[in-house]
Amino acid sequence: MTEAARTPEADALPGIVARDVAVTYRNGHTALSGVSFSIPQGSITALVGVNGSGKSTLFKAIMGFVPLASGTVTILGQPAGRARDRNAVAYVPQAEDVDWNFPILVEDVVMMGRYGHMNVLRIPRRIDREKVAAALDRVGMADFRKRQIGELSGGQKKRVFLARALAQEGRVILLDEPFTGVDVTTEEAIVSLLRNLRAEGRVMLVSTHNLGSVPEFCDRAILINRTILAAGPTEAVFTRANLEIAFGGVLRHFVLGGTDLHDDADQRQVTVITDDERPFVFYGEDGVDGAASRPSQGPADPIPASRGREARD
Ligand SMILES: Nc1ncnc2c1ncn2[C@@H]1O[C@H](COP(=O)(O)OP(=O)(O)OP(=O)(O)O)[C@@H](O)[C@H]1O
Repeated sequence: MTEAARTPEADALPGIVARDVAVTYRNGHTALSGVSFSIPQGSITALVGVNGSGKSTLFKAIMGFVPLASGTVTILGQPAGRARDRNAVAYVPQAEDVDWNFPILVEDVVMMGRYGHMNVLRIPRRIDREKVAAALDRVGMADFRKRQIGELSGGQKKRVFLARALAQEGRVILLDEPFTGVDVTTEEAIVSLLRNLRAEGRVMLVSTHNLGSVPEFCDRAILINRTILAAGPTEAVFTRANLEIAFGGVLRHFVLGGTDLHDDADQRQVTVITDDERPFVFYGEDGVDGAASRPSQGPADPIPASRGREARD
């Protein structure tokens, strides 16, 4: 299905709905409370917040890896547990959450995505092998299938875990910091893949510190800090004011204007907002005053992320 084939009706189908979710770890720390949001099918949502704001905890809550102290999560209109039992939810963990010393071949990692489709003996059938091969092909890792996962680069490992999610055929894919430690080419390949998956009507929730990439490929965004600070379409959520609330003192914030930027009387300024990965850049006359600088609005349009990177370097 192409992007153009998406219908408003498809967009309106519920993807992930959280209602008043709270998570308290066993040590008594409440990492999330009062978390409510709704994201539709056929969408990519960025999950953005400072270190320790609860992004991974939210993924773990959706995956059922940590119990909810209160609230509910529904996935594709079903209770989360039932959707998980039906293999509807695939999870691409943060690199740090994986034991890379575990001796396992790339194709076996991807085959793990098929476990939910197999019987208890977990003997792969032809269809499982075909799905694994197709998934590896789709992420450009077919030639690496007989390699040990631990021997791969960070970006290659990410692709393999994406392939595992594809082999699982989940309609909901959770990606915990998929761009950390990957080069620009791999990031672009991942973004392109996510766009294709969106066009297929899947739901993706992507945690990232690459603020500059978010307006490029995420149609929605959630700002989080132990609770939801803002959630909705990216252009409404990704404002300078909201980002300052989400990142507070940890946000780096540069403004270039006047003779630093121009050798004429041009009044426009560049505002760079970053939590130290790919920055978010506002460019325009109101870039400096904090007034509703929205990514998609006229003179305050952000410089595309690739130019944003140049601005930082
Ligand atoms: N197993 C655990 N037991 C107790 N507290 C935990 C546990 N895991 C995480 N936390 C705490 O919960 C809070 C949220 O952590 P979480 O890993 O969800 O944040 P995050 O937004 O994913 O951070 P980062 O951007 O650094 O990955 C932090 O204060 C963290 O110390």
